[in-house]
Amino acid sequence: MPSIRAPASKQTATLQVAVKCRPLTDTEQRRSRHIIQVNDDKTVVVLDPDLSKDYLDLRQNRTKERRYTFDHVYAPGCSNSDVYKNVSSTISGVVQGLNATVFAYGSTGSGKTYTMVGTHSDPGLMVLSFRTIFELIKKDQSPDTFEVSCSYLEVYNEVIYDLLERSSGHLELREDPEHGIIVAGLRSIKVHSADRILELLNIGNSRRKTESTEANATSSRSHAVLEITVKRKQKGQYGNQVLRGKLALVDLAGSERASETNNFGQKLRDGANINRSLLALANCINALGKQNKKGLAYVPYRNSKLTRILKDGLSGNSRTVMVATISPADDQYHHTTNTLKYADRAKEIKTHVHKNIGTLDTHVEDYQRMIDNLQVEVSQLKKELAEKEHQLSVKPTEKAADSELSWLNVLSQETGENVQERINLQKALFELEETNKRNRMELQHLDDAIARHQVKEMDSTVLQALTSRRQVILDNIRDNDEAGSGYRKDIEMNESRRRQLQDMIEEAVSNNGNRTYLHILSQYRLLGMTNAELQIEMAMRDQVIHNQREALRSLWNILYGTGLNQKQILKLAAKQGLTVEGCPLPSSSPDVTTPPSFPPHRGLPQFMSFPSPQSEPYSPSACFFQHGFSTTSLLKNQYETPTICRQEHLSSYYMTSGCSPYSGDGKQLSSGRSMPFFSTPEKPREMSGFFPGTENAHSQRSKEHSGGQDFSPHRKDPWSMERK
Ligand SMILES: Nc1ncnc2c1ncn2[C@@H]1O[C@H](COP(=O)(O)OP(=O)(O)OP(=O)(O)O)[C@@H](O)[C@H]1O
Repeated sequence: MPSIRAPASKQTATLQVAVKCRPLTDTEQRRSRHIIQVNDDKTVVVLDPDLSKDYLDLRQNRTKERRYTFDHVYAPGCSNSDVYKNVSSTISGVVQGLNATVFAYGSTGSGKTYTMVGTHSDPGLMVLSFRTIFELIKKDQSPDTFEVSCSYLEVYNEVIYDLLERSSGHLELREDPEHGIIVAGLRSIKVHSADRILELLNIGNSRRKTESTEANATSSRSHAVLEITVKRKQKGQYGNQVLRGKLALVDLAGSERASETNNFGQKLRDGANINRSLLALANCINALGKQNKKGLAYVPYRNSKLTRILKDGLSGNSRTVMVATISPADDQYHHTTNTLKYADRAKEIKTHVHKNIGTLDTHVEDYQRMIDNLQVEVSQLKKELAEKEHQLSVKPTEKAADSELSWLNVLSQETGENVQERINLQKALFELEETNKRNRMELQHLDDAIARHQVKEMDSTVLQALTSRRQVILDNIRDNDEAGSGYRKDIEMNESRRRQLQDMIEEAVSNNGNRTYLHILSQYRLLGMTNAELQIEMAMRDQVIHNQREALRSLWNILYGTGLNQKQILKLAAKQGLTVEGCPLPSSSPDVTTPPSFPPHRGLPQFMSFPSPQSEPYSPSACFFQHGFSTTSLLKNQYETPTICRQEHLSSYYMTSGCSPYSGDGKQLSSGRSMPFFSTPEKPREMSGFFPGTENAHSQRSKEHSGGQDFSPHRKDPWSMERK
C-alpha cells in the first residue's frame, strides 16, 4: 500500500553560545599579561590592557574593560570534556534524526583546533561527539538499525576539497530542495566505530592546509567541516521510515589580519580569503541577530562558500552550538573583544529544528536524471578536451604556442568564474526579492490591522506595537532594497566582464589558427554545459519544489477547511489506498460520517483563505514569518499542523544519486537485531540513494601507524594514519 507522510513538527531553538579561554602559552607567559576573568560559569570580563587606568577611569567609563554573559563560560583550567558536558545533549539528538552543528569561532591561535580536535589526554569536541554517537547506538534498546557515515571537507581559498580523498579536485556546492546545501562529489564513508572516524579525522587533518604564521606556529589555513550522518531505520506498522540525523563539526581558520602577521604572497592571499569567509560569517551572524529583533533582514549567505555550508547550522534545521575561543593575553585584547562581540550577537540567533524523515523517490527524480546526464556529458567533454590537447600538444621549443595555451587556460578559468559569480548574484538577488516580497505582504497585513484598530479605537498599546513593527518592516524593506541595488550593480559589472571575455575569445579565434579555435570551442562548450546544469538546479529548487509544496499545503488546508478531524483524514486516506506515517493512528476505528470529497485541484482556494477555529485577530506577536508561510498565528497554526505529503512529490539528491547500496562491506549497526539493514531491500531504488559516493571503508586503511599522543592536525603525531 502506498503511504503518505506527515512531516514532523518544527521547534524553535536558540543558538547556544559558549566561550572558552585557553591558558597563556609559554611564550605569552614571558611577554603578556593575563586579562581575562571568568567570574562565574556564565560571565567573562576582559580587563583593560592598559595598566595605567585606575578605579576612577572605571567609574567614569573611561576604561576598555568589557563584560559579557553567555550560556557557558570556561576558564583556562577547563578541559574539552568540561565544555562537552554542555554540548552532549545536542549531539544525542542526531541519533533521533535531528541535525546539529558545533563550530569553533575565534582569532588565530585562540584554541579552535585544540577545542575541536584536542589531544590524546584532552580529546576535543569532534572526538567526544562521535564517541557519544556510537555509545548511544550501542545502548539503544529499539529494534531499529543504524548506519553511520562520515565526510570531511575543507574550504581553502574559497575552494572546497575532500579531505578523505588523496588528491581531491575542486568540489562544488549544490542546493538540494530537501537537504539544503550539499557538496557534490564529496565522499561519504560508512563507519562502524568511533575509532574508524578517528582514523579518518587523522587522515583528513594530515591533508589540511596549515602554515606557520607569526601569530600561530601551526595555524590552520582552511575551514574544516567533519560531517557525521546517522540513518536510523525504523520498522513500523506501515512500512519503513528512515530518520536521518546530521552532525556538522566545524573548525574554522584563524582570522588574523595581514598587517599583524607579516605575511606575503600566497600567505597573504590565504589571509584575505580566510577573512573574506569569516567576514561573510560575521555579516550573517549580524543579520541573523538583527533578524531576530527586527524581522526579515536579508542574510547574505551567498557571499562565501563557508556561509553557504553553514547555512543550516546558522538558521535552518539544526541545533547549534558556537564555541567562541579566546586568548587571555593582553596583546590579543582587540581580537578577544571582537570575537566576544560576534558571540554576543549570535546569542540572538534562532534555528528551526525538525526530524529528518526519509522520503522516497519523486517526480523531481527526472530533474536529477537530467543533471546526471549533463554531468556525464561534462565529463565526456573533459575527456575530449584532454584528448584534443594531447593531439595538439606543443613541442617544448614552441614557446609562443605554449604561452598562448596557458593564456587560454586563464581565459577559460575566468569565464567559468564569471558564470559562477553571475549565477550566485542572480540567486542572491532572487532571494532578496523574495524576502522583500514577504516584508511587503506583512506591511499590507499591518496596515490593515492598524486601520482596523484605528476604526474600532481598540487598545492603544496594540496599536503602538503594530506601528513600531510597521516601522521595523519599512526599515528592512529599505535595507533590502539598498542591498538589492548593490547586487544589481554587481550583476552589471559581471555582465561587462563577460562581454570583455567574449571579445577576447572572439579575437583569439580570428587571430589564431585551427588549434586555438578548437581549444576554445571545447572549453566553451564545457562551460556552457556546467552553466546549463546549474540553471536546471535553479529551476528545480525555485519552481518545481515550490509549486509542489504550495499544492501540498493547500491540500492540507482544504482537508482542515472541510472540518475533518485527524481520524477522519486517516480513514479517508485509507479509502484512497494510502497509509499515513508520522501521525498517531486511532487505536480503534470509530464510526465516522462519510467524509466530504476533495474539491477538484484546479481552482483550489488559497491556504490562507481557510480560517481555523483558533483564528485570532492580528497581533504583533503573530507578525513573524516562519519560512514565509504565515503572517498570523492563524496561518502559523495551520502550517504547524502535520502536512500530508504524497511521497512521490518529495525528493532529494541523496535519495536518487550515488552508487549501489550493496557497495561497501554491507555491515549495519543494529541495536536490536542482527539482520543486515539492507540485506533484503524491498525497493532497491529507495535504497540506492542512501550511499552517495560511499565506498568500502576498508580501502582507506592503506597506511597505518600506531600509538601516539596527539591528534591535532599540526603535529607529526603517530595517531595520524596517512600523510600527503
Ligand atoms: N585549552 C588549552 N590548553 C592548553 N593549550 C591550548 C589550549 N587551547 C589552545 N592551546 C594551545 O594554543 C595554541 C594555539 O591553539 P590552536 O592551534 O588550537 O589555535 P587555533 O585557534 O586553531 O589557531 P588557527 O586559527 O591559527 O589555526 C596551540 O599551541 C595549542 O596547543
